[in-house]
Amino acid sequence: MRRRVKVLVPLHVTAMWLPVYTDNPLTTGSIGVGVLLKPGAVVEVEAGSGGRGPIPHISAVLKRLGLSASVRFSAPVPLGAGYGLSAAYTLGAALGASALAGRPLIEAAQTAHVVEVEMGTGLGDVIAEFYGGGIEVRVKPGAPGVGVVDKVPHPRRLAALTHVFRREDTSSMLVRLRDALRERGAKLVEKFLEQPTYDSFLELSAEFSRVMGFLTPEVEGRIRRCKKQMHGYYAKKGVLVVLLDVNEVEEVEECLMREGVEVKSFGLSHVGAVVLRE
Ligand SMILES: Nc1ncnc2c1ncn2[C@@H]1O[C@H](COP(=O)(O)OP(=O)(O)OP(=O)(O)O)[C@@H](O)[C@H]1O
Ligand SMILES: CC(C)(CO)[C@@H](O)C(=O)[O-]
Repeated sequence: MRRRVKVLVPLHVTAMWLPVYTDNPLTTGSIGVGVLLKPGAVVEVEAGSGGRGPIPHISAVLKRLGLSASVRFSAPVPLGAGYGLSAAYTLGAALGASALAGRPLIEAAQTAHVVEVEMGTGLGDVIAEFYGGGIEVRVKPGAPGVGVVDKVPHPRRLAALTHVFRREDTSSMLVRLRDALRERGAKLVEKFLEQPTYDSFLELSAEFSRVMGFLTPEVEGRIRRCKKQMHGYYAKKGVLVVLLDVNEVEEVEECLMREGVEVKSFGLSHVGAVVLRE
């Protein structure tokens, strides 16, 4: 039996989402659209025990799977900002432990989704990170194998710059925005699903971010001098995401730096989580 695997999981910054709650966590999820970023989380899983990790999700997912493992985590971004990192760590640990035990990965992914839903930290992040897709569209809510994910065609050589401007707990954010998501957010998501193109993604995601109060005049003001080479931008919770051509990354990065906006640069991940045998 393999003793050690490395799981690479893309980050997911949702751009628009409509929560769909049911009495079953497998069918609970969100419809909407988001961007998958690489490099993402790296989760190293070894046979053994001691898999607690930085979030309570890890022992919960291993317990549900009836597996024990020793798990190490790293990521280029912080927890709690809006990169879907709790989902990435939970999915990575579940996939790694299941791969070591020779169990089906879809069962691991579904269990990670259930844990995210029950902890109140994610609805659509696990399915997005499991399947990948660059700019993914969740057309049917739920866990991997239950929900359905489509993709938005986008320009070649697309890159993303991100900036963290604050942190907020997902579960309290979902409660705080419940009415806004159900009313104005739902209309924007529906409009996007009628015409799921890159241009409407850029336009509606920015509008959604403004309606939810993530993209404030203060944040937009700070990047206004560097907007010329950007395709567009949106914000989710405390993360600002700028989409642009790979060739423009350096110049925009320097411009934002001059404005005091520190950014990280990412590629879009077309693949979902990958389990590598060591
Ligand atoms: N330093 C930290 N800052 C914020 N959350 C932390 C930190 N360390 C551990 N946590 C835990 O990480 C989890 C963060 O989950 P949360 O869903 O809010 O963020 P995320 O997954 O990084 O982003 P997203 O909003 O995209 O899901 C919570 O369970 C929280 O208790
Ligand atoms: C609920 C959520 C916004 C938390 O990151 C995300 O899981 C999503 O898009 O469903």
